[in-house]
Amino acid sequence: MPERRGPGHDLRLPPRSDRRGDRSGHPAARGARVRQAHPGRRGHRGDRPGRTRCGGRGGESHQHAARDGDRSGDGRDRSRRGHRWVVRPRHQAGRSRRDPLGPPCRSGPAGHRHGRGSHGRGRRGVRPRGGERRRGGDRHIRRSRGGLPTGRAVAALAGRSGARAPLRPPWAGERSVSGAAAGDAGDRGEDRVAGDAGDLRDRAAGGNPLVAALDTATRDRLAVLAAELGPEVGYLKVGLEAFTAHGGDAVQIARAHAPVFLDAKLHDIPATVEGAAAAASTLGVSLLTVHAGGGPAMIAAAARGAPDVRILAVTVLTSLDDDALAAMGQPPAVEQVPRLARMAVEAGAAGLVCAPGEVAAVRAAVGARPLVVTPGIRPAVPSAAVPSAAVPSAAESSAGESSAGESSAGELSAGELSAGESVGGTDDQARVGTPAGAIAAGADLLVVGRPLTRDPDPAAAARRVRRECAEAGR
Ligand SMILES: O=C(O)c1cc(=O)[nH]c(=O)n1[C@@H]1O[C@H](COP(=O)(O)O)[C@@H](O)[C@H]1O
Repeated sequence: MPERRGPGHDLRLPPRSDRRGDRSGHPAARGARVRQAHPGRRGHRGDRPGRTRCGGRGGESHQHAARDGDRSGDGRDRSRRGHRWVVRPRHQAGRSRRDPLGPPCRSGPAGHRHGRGSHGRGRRGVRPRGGERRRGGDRHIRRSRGGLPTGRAVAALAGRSGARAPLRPPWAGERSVSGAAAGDAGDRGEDRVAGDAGDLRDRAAGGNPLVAALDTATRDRLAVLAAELGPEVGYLKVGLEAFTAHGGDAVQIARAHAPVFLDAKLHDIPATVEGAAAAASTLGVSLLTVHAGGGPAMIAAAARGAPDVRILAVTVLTSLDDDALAAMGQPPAVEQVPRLARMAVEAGAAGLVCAPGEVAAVRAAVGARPLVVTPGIRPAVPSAAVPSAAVPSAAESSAGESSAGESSAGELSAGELSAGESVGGTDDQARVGTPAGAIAAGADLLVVGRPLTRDPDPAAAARRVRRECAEAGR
């Protein structure tokens, strides 16, 4: 093992296979600092889980919990021969998970922002994966209830680094307590563990079950839709179109108006998904989708990569009908969705995405705690153009019980809806339902895209959907 000696302490590189974030064997390691912990060193907290310590200058010892960038997928590997290998991947340099836009520290080594003297107490709040979770990380940065730095702390950060202060999304300060906590619930791991399910659900969406899908690749359109719909919904969803076109900027545009649900639908090998999830978490998103079809190891990797983001597993796309599934050699949705949901939750998903007609079956399969999110929503908007037989009233919808193998009263077949001149029809969605039907079946969040974005007045359309939800109790 190669060994270098720094002033007064050892500094070793681990075997190549142990380097966190070094999948290929070398390049990522250049962006990472690997240090040996010094449990015996005075004042060192290496033996205290949940704490990190960093000195201010190169050559001082640094201990960090290995987490993002750890592609070994084996947390037990962290301690070898009495040493802790500690890595900070390059993509995290200068960023704090709790303060994703935070500026890098100037005096310390890359990747360390602590705002203290070089020998002072190191940055706190970086949690070891799988280890004890601490409340109040980065305590030296005052934070609002919403988990964002307070105005004073923002100013202090800006002054300290000379960097641009992080933008404080208006929704964080302007909403009611529950609204402010919307971002909070997605950002604070403790809440996922501590709160009961109902409490968590309400805070997660600020009491608002509506998610507006901002499906556009046009930046200006994205900004307009985000501004119009942000105040009307619990989350703004940034999907593949906007994210592919504008990356993290799309998230920040949306985040200025509401908590963000990043619908990346990750589906890859576990190491890749873990890295992508870690990268997404630095953007300040609250929810992140992965495909349940990636399997338990991939879902676990996503949860590991982004422990402060709630991972939603997409069971079977709502655009697929049973014929399409059969063509792929797969069983009907009603058979596979509850099974995938259970697997995903056991693997670490915080929630599931399924069609409205499967909500009740998923709820029965996973219990009350996980979030159940449903796209494929087509409002039962009162309209003379829509035959009443094709679109049940909200009251009829909410009365229905949905279970695997049978349609809920609120579930509409694509044929029924497209036969009438519905508001937008079902487009490419195959398994659809009404807002009230989905809520009555137990959904926490309803994802609605085109019925809102195609409306000449998206905010008014969102209010109409909310009224339908309210009829079913939300
Ligand atoms: O993960 C999703 O959000 C999702 C899963 C799924 O199975 N079906 C589905 O439609 N979606 C998303 O939900 C939104 C639905 O949009 P509309 O059909 O326009 O309401 C789109 O942004 C889809 O990407």
